[in-house]
Parts: sequence; structure tokens; C-alpha cells
Amino acid sequence: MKSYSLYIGIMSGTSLDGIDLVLVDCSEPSPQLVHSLLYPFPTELKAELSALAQPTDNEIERMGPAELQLAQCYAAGVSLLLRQADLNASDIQAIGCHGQTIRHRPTGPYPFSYQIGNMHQLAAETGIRVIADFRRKDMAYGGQGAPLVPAFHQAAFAKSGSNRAVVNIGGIANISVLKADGTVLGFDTGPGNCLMDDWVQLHRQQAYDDNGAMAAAGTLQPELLQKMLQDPYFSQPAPKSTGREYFHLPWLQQQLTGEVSAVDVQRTLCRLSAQSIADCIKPYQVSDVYVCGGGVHHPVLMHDLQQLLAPAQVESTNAVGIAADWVEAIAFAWLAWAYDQNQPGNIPEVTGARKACVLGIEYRP
Ligand SMILES: Nc1ncnc2c1ncn2[C@@H]1O[C@H](COP(=O)(O)OP(=O)(O)OP(=O)(O)O)[C@@H](O)[C@H]1O
Ligand SMILES: CC(=O)N[C@H]1[C@@H]2OC[C@@H](O2)[C@@H](O)[C@@H]1O[C@H](C)C(=O)O
Repeated sequence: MKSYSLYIGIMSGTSLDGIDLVLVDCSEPSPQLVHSLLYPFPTELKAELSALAQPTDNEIERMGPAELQLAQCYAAGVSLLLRQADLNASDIQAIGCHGQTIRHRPTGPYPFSYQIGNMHQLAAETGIRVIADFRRKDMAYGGQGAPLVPAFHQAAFAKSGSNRAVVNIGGIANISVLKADGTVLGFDTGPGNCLMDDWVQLHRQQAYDDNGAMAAAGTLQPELLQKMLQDPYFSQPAPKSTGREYFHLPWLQQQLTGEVSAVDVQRTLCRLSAQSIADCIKPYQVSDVYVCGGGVHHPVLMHDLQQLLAPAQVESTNAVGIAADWVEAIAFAWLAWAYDQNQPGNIPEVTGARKACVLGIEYRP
């Protein structure tokens, strides 16, 4: 009889579009997705997490209750996932939980990165071991603490004999270049969907530009694009990582000095994401580009990427059998598995850490 090694991955990313939960079988060399669900944030908690992602009033008093409520949501999501998969807590080896990033300041004299979520509460409520706090060990060795998914991308997508790229387009976008010689590069390229989300929220009160409709209605403004691309983050060398405390509505509003219509701004923001991603991949002459994260559902963004990266083939990770919506959550299940195997989860060449480390801390029920 086949034996399983089941891990749960939980990711709630910078878009705050909900909590991604996956059940993954790690008994095979390539982790297999067994079940998945998107658990919604209660409206008030979403608003509070969004507020905490920028400098705001009374942060500590607000963070405490927010991280407890977040853990309760994670636990409710786990309970639903187990019910739907007809499994018990005792069937699961561990949960790998990213937590919610509320601040990421990887540079300066005192770098730090906060992923909140009361992990003791999550372990207590689920009765399952939780592995969390994945970023700070890498930072203790001088790394950026991000991106961490390149190690998983290498395990899941690398192909000997060809240069491939994997692009995650969430709120922020990050790339992994998996080279034919087995080495890996990776970093955050800048905004993925976050500025487009902010803009459509401001003008149409929608959480995101569904199907890229607003971007499709606009015309690219080359001058605005060039101005935005002048931001020093885009030309900064790797290792580098960024977040919502940098690419946010005030950043965009600072760029908008002339008269440009709202739809033209949205079209240009879409190209900004595509162009900043493509500029980073182009030098490596990759044959295939696999895209994951919510950006795969934005046809204008995918079209721009294909146009800018041709002759490389741009497609969703679905094309190689890994569900594009769940790659990040699968990566955190895999990082929990890597913790149990005493296997490093970071790639020093990516994060800039002085050494490869086993990432995470264990919380026992
Ligand atoms: N149907 C759609 N049309 C257009 N855009 C979409 C669609 N579905 C999702 N998206 C975009 O994808 C985003 C969510 O992507 P994802 O869940 O990968 O982000 P995240 O994991 O929260 O962020 P990060 O990877 O930065 O942590 C949404 O905010 C939206 O901009
Ligand atoms: C600090 C933080 O939460 N960073 C996220 C964010 O979302 C995308 C990009 O910015 C990436 O650097 C990272 O997430 C993925 C999971 C990572 O660490 O690889």
C-alpha cells in the first residue's frame, strides 16, 4: 500500500485576497497537490492587516488581536481543508505557515521582516505541529529573508539542459532563473498586481482588475512608463526584495504629474509590471517562462509578458502540471517538509545569506 507524507501549506500574501491552503503529499520527489482551498478573510480583519502593512497608529496594540484573529482564521481553514479531504489532524505531519507580512525592511543598519500570526494558537487549535518564521534565520546570516520560493522552484521546475524562469506574480512579483548548469538566481522584480489593485480600488471600488478589463480599455503611456521605470529599485542589483511598504498608492501618486486618464494609468501599470519582470529575465536567454500567482488570470499582463520575452515561450505553471494558483502555498508545505528533513530552505546566492540554513521554528500543540 502506498504511504503518504502529508503536509499542509498556508500562504496569505501581500494582496490580502484570502488565505491559500493546500494539502501536499511530500512522499514523492516532486510534491503532489492533493487538495486546496481559498479561505476568505473577514472584511474587518482584511482592513486591519492592510492598515498594519503601512506605518500606522498604535501598531502594537492593534497587531496583538490581529495576529490572534489571523491564527483563528488559519485554524478554521485547516479544519475545512481536512473535512473536505476526509482526513484527521493525526494524518498530517506538519503545517508550514508563512504568516502575514506586515513589514519587510531587509536593508539598512537593522534589517527586519515581520510575518504575523499567532502560531502557538494555530498549533493549539489544530492539534498539528506548525513550522513558521521562515525568513528570519536567513536574515540572521545577512540575507534578505526573501524570496524563499526559488529553492522550491528549483526542486519542482528545473530541467537539465535548459535555462528556465519561474515568475510569481502576486502583489509583488518575484522571479527564479533556473540555469542549465544547476545554479539559481532569484529576486523580487517590483510590483506584480499591487499597484493595479490599488488603482482599480481607488477608481472603481473593486479589489482587482477582473480579467484585466480596465487595463484593456486604456492606452499605454510611454512617458509615464519610462518615468516609473526610473525608480532606483528597478536598477538595483540583486540580492533584493521589496513589499507593500514601498510600492503603494502614494508611490504611484508621486509619479502622476501630468494629465493621464485612469484607464491609461492602469494600462501603463500593467506594462510596468511586465516590463520590469521581462527586463530581469531577458539577459538569461531562457527557453521557457512559467508564470504562477494571481497574475496568470490577467490576460493583458500575460500578453505583454509574451510580447516582451519572445522567442521564449510564456505560459502558466499549469502547463507543467503545477497549479498556478497554489505554487506559493505548496512551497510553504515543502519548506515544512524540508525543516523535517533538516534540509536548507534558502539559496544563499538568491537571498545574500552567508550560508544555506534550515529555515523555520517548530510550534508543538
Ligand atoms: N481574474 C483575475 N483577473 C485579474 N487579476 C486577477 C484575477 N485573479 C487574481 N488576480 C490578481 O492576482 C492577485 C492575487 O494574487 P496572489 O494570490 O498570487 O497574490 P499574493 O500571494 O497575495 O501576493 P504575493 O505573492 O505578493 O505575496 C489579485 O490581487 C489580483 O490582482
Ligand atoms: C517579505 C515577503 O513576504 N515577501 C513576499 C512577497 O510576495 C512575493 C515577493 O514579495 C516574495 O519576496 C515574498 O514571497 C514569496 C513567497 C517568497 O518569499 O519567495
